[in-house]
Amino acid sequence: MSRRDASLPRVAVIGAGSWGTTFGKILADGGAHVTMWARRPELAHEIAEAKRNSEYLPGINLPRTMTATHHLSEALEGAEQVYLSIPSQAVRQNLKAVRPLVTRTEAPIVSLMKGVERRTGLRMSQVIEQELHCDPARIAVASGPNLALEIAREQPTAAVISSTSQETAEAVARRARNRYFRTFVNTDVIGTEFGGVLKNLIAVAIGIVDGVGYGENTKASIITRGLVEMTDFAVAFGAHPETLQGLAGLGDLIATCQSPLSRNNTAGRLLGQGYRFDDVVKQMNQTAEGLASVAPILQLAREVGVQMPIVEQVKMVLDGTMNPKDIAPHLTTDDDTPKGERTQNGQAGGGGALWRSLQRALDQFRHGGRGAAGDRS
Ligand SMILES: NC(=O)C1=CN([C@@H]2O[C@H](COP(=O)(O)OP(=O)(O)OC[C@H]3O[C@@H](n4cnc5c(N)ncnc54)[C@H](O)[C@@H]3O)[C@@H](O)[C@H]2O)C=CC1
Ligand SMILES: O=C(CO)COP(=O)(O)O
Repeated sequence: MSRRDASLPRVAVIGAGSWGTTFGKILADGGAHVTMWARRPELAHEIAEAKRNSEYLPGINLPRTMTATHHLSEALEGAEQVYLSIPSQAVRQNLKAVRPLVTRTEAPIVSLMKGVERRTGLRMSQVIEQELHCDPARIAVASGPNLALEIAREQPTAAVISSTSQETAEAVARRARNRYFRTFVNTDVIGTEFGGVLKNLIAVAIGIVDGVGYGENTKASIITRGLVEMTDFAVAFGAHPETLQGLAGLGDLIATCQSPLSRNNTAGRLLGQGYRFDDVVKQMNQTAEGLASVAPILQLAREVGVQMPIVEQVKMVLDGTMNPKDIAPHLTTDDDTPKGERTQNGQAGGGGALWRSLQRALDQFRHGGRGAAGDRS
């Protein structure tokens, strides 16, 4: 393990996969001393001794100020900020071990994850709040167009840090930035988290049509209509529509839908090429969050009456009930009535996302509530 420089602020990153390790590098290059927690002792050893993570980030040299352990207590000791980057379905169980080690500190807990819990439909910040019993103001989430390997290669990138507390968001954003990684802030945690979850589902759809062999028109149609689905859904749960047009929405949607580095996109491509769901899962040796998020997201959409035709079709392809070549930017069961472009359910009468967001703005105005600082200004 590298010797600690006592003058550097200490941070911990829980999870040493591709994103956890990349984020550790971002933090170390920004001036922190980073201790990664890896589940496997051999991975912790490679990061600590060789300054490499050859399984997840081949060819990348990690900074001297980054080390690793497979003991949670060692990773968390004295950490001023704690970053979490493990697959969403495993977060709750891991937090049970984290909890006794962070109760005596006020360190912000930052979610780097982009999934919802399958069983409960909860966002990661909600799972953290439940399991750590902590004030939501202490929790932050990071999101944006952040393909790990590009950032590990130090390609200039922007992200957004979101917390209900502006102070927490700013403290995390100040720590998580360096010459190639720029962080903006907002206070719309719902929009920021759902942006990251939902773009994965649209990226799976894009992968599917890519695998089938369809071209740019199909993909652009799905991306555009996908953004409408993302916005309708997130706004129905209280997000600000502009968050979905920012880094955590449109920005991440573009990156994930365009890049062969995306695991969600890759999983979709395999499905489009005719592989069955089980075979795709076997072939993926990294986390593709979208595959686990489809069902809970559709369940949540039903609960608030939001239609998500593209996500519905992704589910049908995953279930093997739709031929991938039939996937389209609309439901094949649509009737012939032309629909308005803005939203699928934006009809007069109050069902639409736009209407809901106007109502919320009015409510906030009436109650003197504070709006989120977007990452576009
Ligand atoms: N890789 C990327 O480009 C980005 C990933 N993310 C998000 O980061 C989160 C983590 O993803 P990645 O690091 O990419 O995944 P990964 O598949 O590269 O790594 C996951 C890590 O978690 C560990 N792990 C697996 N099951 C575990 C369990 N039950 N308990 C503890 N650890 C376990 C694995 O050993 C591995 O170290 C996901 O929510 C993903 O959506 C967000 C932005 C970018
Ligand atoms: O979230 C990501 C980029 O912002 C990574 O996407 P994948 O999980 O699909 O690789």
